[in-house]
Amino acid sequence: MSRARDVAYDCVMAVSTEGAYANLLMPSLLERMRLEGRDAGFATELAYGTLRMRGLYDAIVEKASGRDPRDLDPEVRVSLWLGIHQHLAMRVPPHAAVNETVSQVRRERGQGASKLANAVMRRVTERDADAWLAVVASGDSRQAVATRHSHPEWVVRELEDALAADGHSGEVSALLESDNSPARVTLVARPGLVDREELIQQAGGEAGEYSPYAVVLPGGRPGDLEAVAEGTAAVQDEGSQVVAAALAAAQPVEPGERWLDLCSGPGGKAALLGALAADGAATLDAVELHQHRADLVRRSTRAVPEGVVTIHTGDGTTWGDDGTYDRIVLDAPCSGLGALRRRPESRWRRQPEDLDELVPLQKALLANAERLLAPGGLLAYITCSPVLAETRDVVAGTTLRQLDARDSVAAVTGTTPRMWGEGPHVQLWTHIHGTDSMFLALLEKPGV
Ligand SMILES: C[S@@+](CC[C@H](N)C(=O)[O-])C[C@H]1O[C@@H](n2cnc3c(N)ncnc32)[C@H](O)[C@@H]1O
Repeated sequence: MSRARDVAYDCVMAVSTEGAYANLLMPSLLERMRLEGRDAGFATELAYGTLRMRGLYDAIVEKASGRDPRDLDPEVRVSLWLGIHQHLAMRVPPHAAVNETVSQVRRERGQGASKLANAVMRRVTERDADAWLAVVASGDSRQAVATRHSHPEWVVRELEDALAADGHSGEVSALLESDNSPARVTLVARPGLVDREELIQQAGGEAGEYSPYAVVLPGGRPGDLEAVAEGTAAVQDEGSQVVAAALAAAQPVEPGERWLDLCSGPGGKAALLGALAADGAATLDAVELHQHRADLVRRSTRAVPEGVVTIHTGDGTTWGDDGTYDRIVLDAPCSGLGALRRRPESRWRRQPEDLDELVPLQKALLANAERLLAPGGLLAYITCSPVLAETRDVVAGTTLRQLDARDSVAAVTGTTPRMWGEGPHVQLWTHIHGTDSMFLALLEKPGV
């Protein structure tokens, strides 16, 4: 496992000191070191788990060393995080967690630093996880909850507010815990392009609980599946499938309808909506600000019948002509605080000030979408964030009429509207639905 530990170390160092993204970097590190099977699994769990839990591990390092972890050399701090994760979360025997950590620090920073690592790791391994939580995160204060579940305090506050507004006060710990469990791999069987039952046979998975297109995989490498290689299926969160399909289900599709995806990169929803548009003889324009992401939309929609999807590179705050579209999906750039389980480092990278840029952008995109809607047209405002400033507050500022999105979600999922909260919007929750915490509001432009 020592090469696996080295890979995890390289990944955590690059992510925490050079701004790398774990999910982009890890596959190339595994390939370079030719790690497969159990070794690859160990390296990935060690790196991703450490990146998620580093807030808690800093609190433990501080207690065990008597020093502010930010004052330690990054190599030492990262090695200690990795050592603590092995001890507390991976059932690595204490002597191995200590020895591996000390050797790592000796290699990276020399003998002196390794003595410090040795002393700290010995103290760390004197307690198990519960005992450490009792020391560094006891009580119910927001700070204790944030430390226990390893989230920044401001994120906990935003999530508490969003839960309370949605009738789920007191559930923040369950939500934070769900952010610390990796998402199951879920595929979308794009309707009309591949049959879901056939995909289940091919992939060995099972039908998803909510989306009629979802296939949940037991694990494995989805990229190896023929349907994924062809683009008739793809990895997509089940919540994303449901909220996108809800726009199509909101009312019967008339042939010739014009649909728009105003923020389409990398194209997951555009491909699902493109498949549904093809089925209803509608067309879809997909707009994306960045050229490289517009290229991803092209790739994502490659299996949709030709002529249905047209891709445009442009700024969604100004793009397009008045009153052109019958249905618009605005899957707005957002903080992503509803999808923290997918990107282990993102909770630490996001800052509260990000909302100061995102919210005005979301409002400008919504204002333009409103202009682009034809009278009687429908708009789905979607975020993978439950933060109130990015969801309800943005929607509250529009003159469009808010429909009861629960009806469409119930139609897509074969459930009852009452299951989806108080309405009129729908807020999915990771700890309740097992999906990303997606927000959906359905808005209608008054007819002539
Ligand atoms: C949440 S993502 C959309 C995800 C996409 N709908 C999917 O399901 O794959 C938001 C996208 O909006 C793009 N974006 C940001 N600002 C934009 C703007 N002013 N106009 C159009 N697209 C923008 C981002 O580059 C990003 O690709």
